[in-house]
Amino acid sequence: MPGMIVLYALATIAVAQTVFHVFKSYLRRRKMHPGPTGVPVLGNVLQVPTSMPWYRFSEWKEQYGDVFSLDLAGQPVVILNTYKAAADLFDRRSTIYSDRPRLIMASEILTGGIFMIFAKYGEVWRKMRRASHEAFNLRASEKYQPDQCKEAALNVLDLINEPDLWVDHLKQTTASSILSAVYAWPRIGSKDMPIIHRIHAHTARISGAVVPGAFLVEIFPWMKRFPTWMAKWKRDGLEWHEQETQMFEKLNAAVAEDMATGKSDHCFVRELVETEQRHGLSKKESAWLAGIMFSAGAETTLGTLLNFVLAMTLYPEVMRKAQGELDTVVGRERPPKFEDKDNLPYIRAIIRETMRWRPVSPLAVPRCTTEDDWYDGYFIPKGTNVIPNVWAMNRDPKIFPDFDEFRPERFLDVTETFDDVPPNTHGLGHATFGFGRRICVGMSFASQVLFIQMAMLLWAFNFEKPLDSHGKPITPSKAECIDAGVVVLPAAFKTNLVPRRADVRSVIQRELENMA
Ligand code: HEM
Repeated sequence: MPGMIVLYALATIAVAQTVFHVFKSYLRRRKMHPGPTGVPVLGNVLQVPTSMPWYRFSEWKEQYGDVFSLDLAGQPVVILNTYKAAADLFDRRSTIYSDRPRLIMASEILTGGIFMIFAKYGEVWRKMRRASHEAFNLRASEKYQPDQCKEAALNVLDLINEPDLWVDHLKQTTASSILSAVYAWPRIGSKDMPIIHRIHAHTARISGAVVPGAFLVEIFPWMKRFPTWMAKWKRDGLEWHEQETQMFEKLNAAVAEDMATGKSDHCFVRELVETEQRHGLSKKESAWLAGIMFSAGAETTLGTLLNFVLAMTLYPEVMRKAQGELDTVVGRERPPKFEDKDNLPYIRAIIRETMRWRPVSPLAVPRCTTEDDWYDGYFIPKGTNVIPNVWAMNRDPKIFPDFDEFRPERFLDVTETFDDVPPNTHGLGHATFGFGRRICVGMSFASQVLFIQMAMLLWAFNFEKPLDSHGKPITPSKAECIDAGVVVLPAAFKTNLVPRRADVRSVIQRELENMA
């Protein structure tokens, strides 16, 4: 009986809250950027697809303009569809556009508010940002280059041995690069797979919790107050948080033990242990900060490399032009190194084009306003979720008329040297790493991995379409993809990796001996 009374009281509060919110959002919406008309109470909820919403947002851009608004069951949302609008708000008004929306399950329950990507714009985030920026900024990332170069060379050998397992090897090599930078792990192999699966499952659980509609508590935040005996989802979430904390603390403790016995190599966790006092991070915060680097960096880098392989398979003329550049600048006596980068404008243009053509996070990570604001004569209230539609920005026909084509030349000037276009992209040529104060903190590290892996793969292999039973080439789909929550990967496709010359293996082996 007391349970019934509690439920009745909660239901009454819910109805009263809902009526109040509907009225408030109706008044507010009239001052906001125009957008699609929704239905009472739910607003536009039923019009926004739960999977791949960026396609619908891009259609609405054509109808309502570069910036439009939505009402998701009383939650005001603004969608930005151009580099200019994103730069105007996220870069130039960053004091009020750097917070993240409230994610009760993914951020508050599962990750205790200390998962940096989703963390609120406050002291914990600031400490984490400072510590990770110190370790992964442009200059600091250079110290990871020798390991990244060795990793890319070893990956070529793996691919020569098992070309059909190319996706697994790309997964392994991206995971290895990050784990060696974060925990000084030696190259991962089959013995490490249980922990790799565990960390992947960790990321998948958090990504799953972000999917709209996955948890009712996101729509009715008062449900968070339910006691754990009444709410299994909350009990499970809190238990999971404890388990994951133990896993990450154990990984950090292993580095600290190695440091104590003088065995530890340089890595991010070592820096964190050494600077703990200065950054004021607790043991738990340091453990989660290190853990997030894998969650944030592995799938995104892997997805970008998969899109690169897709592009090379679909656009053989681009592949051949890149190989021509590598053969002229690097030659066949040694594989490419980081020192070649300045002399390889076409390879650098390929990295940009891959990230522009198929952004692995087409909506980046949403922001939330911390104050009322006006933009272009329209109101953006405090607490609005602001979503950058990176997909539409990177395919803006005014900037990239042939946006669906993979054409690295768009990033070269008339003399075929590198060009920093277009404006409002931090000189990157795309918005795939995000914006302003919350721009990807691992972008320099990721760019290094992408450069050395792409250059090494193009130097070593041709990517060829496989043949069907009639001898006709099988062309992979350009459009199919898998929306894995936070990251979008291309749908599975086949390609044949064929070594460009018989001596690729011996040249790489010789290079690895020199590196040892
Ligand atoms: C190609 C690879 C990558 C892509 C496309 C990518 C993309 C992104 C994007 C879109 C954001 C959100 C930015 C925003 O809100 O404006 C982000 C944030 C973040 N990324 Fe990356 N990322 C990549 C690799 C990495 C790597 C390798 C690491 C770690 C070494 C990393 C660590 C992070 C962290 C910690 C954040 C949260 C930043 C914050 O909220 O302040 N990322 N990334």
